Amino acid sequence: MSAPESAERPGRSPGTAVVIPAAGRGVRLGPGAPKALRTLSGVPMLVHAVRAMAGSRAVSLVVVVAPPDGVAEVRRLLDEHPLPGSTELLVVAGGATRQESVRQGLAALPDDVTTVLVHDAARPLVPVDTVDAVVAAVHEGAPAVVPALPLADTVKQVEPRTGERAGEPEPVVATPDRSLLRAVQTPQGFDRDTLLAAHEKITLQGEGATDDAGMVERLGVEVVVVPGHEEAFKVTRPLDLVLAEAVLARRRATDGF
Ligand SMILES: Nc1ccn([C@@H]2O[C@H](COP(=O)(O)OP(=O)(O)OP(=O)(O)O)[C@@H](O)[C@H]2O)c(=O)n1
Ligand SMILES: C[C@](O)(CO)[C@H](O)COP(=O)(O)O
Repeated sequence: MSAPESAERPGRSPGTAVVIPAAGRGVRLGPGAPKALRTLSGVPMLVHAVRAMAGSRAVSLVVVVAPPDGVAEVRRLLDEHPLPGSTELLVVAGGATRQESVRQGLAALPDDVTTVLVHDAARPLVPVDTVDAVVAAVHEGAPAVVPALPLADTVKQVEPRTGERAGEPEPVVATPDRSLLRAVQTPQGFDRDTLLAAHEKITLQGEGATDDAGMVERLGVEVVVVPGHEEAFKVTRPLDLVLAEAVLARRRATDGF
């Protein structure tokens, strides 16, 4: 018998899967284990991210994309931290770029999947409400959905100094209107066929895209934004680990976990 659907959350459906690219090294975080395997409050970052996705009742399958030489280790780690409920978990080998890793994850999806979320392992603390908002927007008909936040800083476009001129002050060439800009997070949600088309067609043009929605934009398909969340930040640099531990400590104090 299927679980009853709540009024607030989309119901678990066989058609919604998540691909979690987790094959990066985490160079900006500094020396150590691959970023997704580093721990936050004693639990690997990847496990936090998988739990966050499986916490959405809409998600029935999570495909983790592991470093090519780390598939067995990632499988073992995930087996040591079993998920409550019935979410299925696959682990596949990733590639040299995020784009390639996502592509490997997409290749592992069963035929009955119609909605695909792509979520960075490096965003371990995304709240389930954000996941549900993305899923709901796709289920309501948007082919591509990104969670995003307004910018806190003023942004400048510069003329980068590279090569022999690296390190010189960079001239500012423009100050974009901040009210028109958004900082984009994950999970990004897609109609499966749209995302597959983007990965098939845009890949031919090179590996330059830094997010999946950017590839869909290049197809000429509309991408829409839903509100993101401060706690969905990406663990990129060492200070982000401090922030992540603080968020977890606050959750333990207020929610008991
Ligand atoms: N070849 C790659 C590169 C990145 N990723 C994943 O893409 C997500 C976002 O990338 P980022 O935060 O840039 O991670 P890294 O590439 O690991 O970081 P860095 O650029 O500092 O090395 C991460 O979950 C990362 O594991 C991946 O699956 N395969
Ligand atoms: C996908 C992403 O997290 C959206 O903000 C971001 O583009 C990943 O970029 P990174 O340089 O690979 O961390």
